[in-house]
Amino acid sequence: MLIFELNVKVDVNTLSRELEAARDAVNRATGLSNMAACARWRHDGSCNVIGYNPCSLLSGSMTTNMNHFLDNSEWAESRQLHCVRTANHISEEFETPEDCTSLHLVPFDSCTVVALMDKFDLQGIAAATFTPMKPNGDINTSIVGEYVTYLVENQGVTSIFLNGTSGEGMSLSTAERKKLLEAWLCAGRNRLKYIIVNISCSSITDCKELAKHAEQVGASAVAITSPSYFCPATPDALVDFLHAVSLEAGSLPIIYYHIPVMSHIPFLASTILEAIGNKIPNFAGFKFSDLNLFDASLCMHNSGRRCPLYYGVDEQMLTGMLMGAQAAIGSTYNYLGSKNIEMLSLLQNEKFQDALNIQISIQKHIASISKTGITVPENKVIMSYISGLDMGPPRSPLTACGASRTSQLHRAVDSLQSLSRI
Ligand SMILES: CC(=O)N[C@@H]([C@@H](O)[C@H](O)[C@H](O)CO)[C@@H](O)CC(=O)C(=O)O
Repeated sequence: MLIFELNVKVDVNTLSRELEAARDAVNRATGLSNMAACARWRHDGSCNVIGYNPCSLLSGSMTTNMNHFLDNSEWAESRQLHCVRTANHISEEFETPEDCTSLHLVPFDSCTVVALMDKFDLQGIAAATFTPMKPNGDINTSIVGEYVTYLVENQGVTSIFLNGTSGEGMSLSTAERKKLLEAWLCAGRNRLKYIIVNISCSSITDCKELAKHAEQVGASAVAITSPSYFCPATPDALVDFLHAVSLEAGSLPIIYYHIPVMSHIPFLASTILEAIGNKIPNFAGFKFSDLNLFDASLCMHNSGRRCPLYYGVDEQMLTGMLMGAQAAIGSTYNYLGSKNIEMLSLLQNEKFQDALNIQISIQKHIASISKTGITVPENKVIMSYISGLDMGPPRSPLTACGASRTSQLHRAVDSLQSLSRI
C-alpha cells in the first residue's frame, strides 16, 4: 500500500476540488491511477491530505517523481504543498494510533475525515459478469474491451462482480482468475467504477494469493464465500478462514458472499454476521444471494453496526432494495441492466406501482426460462444472443445448451421486446 501525507493550505469551500486536484497531480507524478485522497483538519486551520493507493508499492522512482513534482510545480508551490512523509505500509511510518485510526482502521464515517474520494460505495446495480470462453474451453479475454463497452453504453452498467457464480470463478485456475481481473481492470480503466472480484476457493492458500493479487492490481473490493467441500463446522470456523484471508487483502473492502444454494453452508447470514463481530476490520457487508429476506433484514437492521447488503436474487430485487439493500449484484443485469436501472429510479421517486410493473415483467421473463433461476449455460446463451458478444460454452462440468434449448432461449429473448413497451 502506498501512503503519502501532504500538508496543504486550502479553503474549506474548495476542499473537494483541491483534493481532486491533489490526487490527480500525484497520480500524474507517480504514474499511478486510482489514488484515493482524504483530508483531516488541524486545529490551526490547515489540513492534512492523506493519499493512499492500496494497489501499489511505492518504488524509489515514484518517490523521486513525486518529490520532483512537489518541488517544481507551481501548483504545489502556490498551495504550500509539500510531502511530509511517505510509506509503503501503514506500520512502517504511520505508527501512532491516531494516524492509523484516521486512515482506515475504523469506518470512515466515524472519524474526522471531511472529504473523501474513491471510497468503495457501490450503489444501484453491478453485473455479475460471464467469463467469455473459446470453443475449446480456454478463457477468451480478447472480447473484454467490447464487453465493457456493451455494459456501459448499451446497459448503463458501470460496476461489475467478476469471477463469481456467473463467471464460473470456481471452475477457473488461479492464473486464469488473475488474468481475467487484469484484463477487466485494463479495459475498465476510466470506464468502470467498481470491479469487485470473487476470490473464493477451497484452498485457503489460493484464496490468500488471489486476495493479495486483487489488492496489488487495484480491484475495488473482494468477495469471498465459504469453502464447501470441507465445510466449516461452525460460524466461528468460517470467520477464522475469512479473517486469515482478509489479512492478505490489505485495505480492500471484504464482502462475504452468502449464496447457500451453491455453497450449501447452513448458517444464516445474520448468524455469520454475529460471529464476524469486529474481527474483520475491512468487512464491508454481504453479497446476499438468498431468498430469505428476513435474514437479510436482520443483517441490515438488527446488527448493531452498519452492514451494507448487496442483493443477489434478481427476480425479487425490488423487494430487497425496499427492505434496505444498498445495491444489487446479479447475472441478468448484464443484459437487463437498463430496465433494472429504470426500476430503481422509479423506486427512488416513490413510483411504487410503476416499479412493481417492471419487476413483474422481469419475473415473467425469467420464469419463461426457468422458475427456479437461470443456470450459467442458459445465461451465456442469452447474453450472447442479446449482446452479440460470443460468451462461448460453459466450462466442464457444466454443459452447453443443446440446439433445441438454445432456440427456445432465443424465442424467450425475442419476447423480451415486451419489456421495452412497459
Ligand atoms: C444462483 C445464482 O447464480 N444467482 C445469481 C442471480 O443473478 C441469478 O442468476 C438470477 O437471479 C437469475 O436467476 C447471482 O446471485 C449470482 C451472482 O451474482 C454471481 O454470478 O456471482
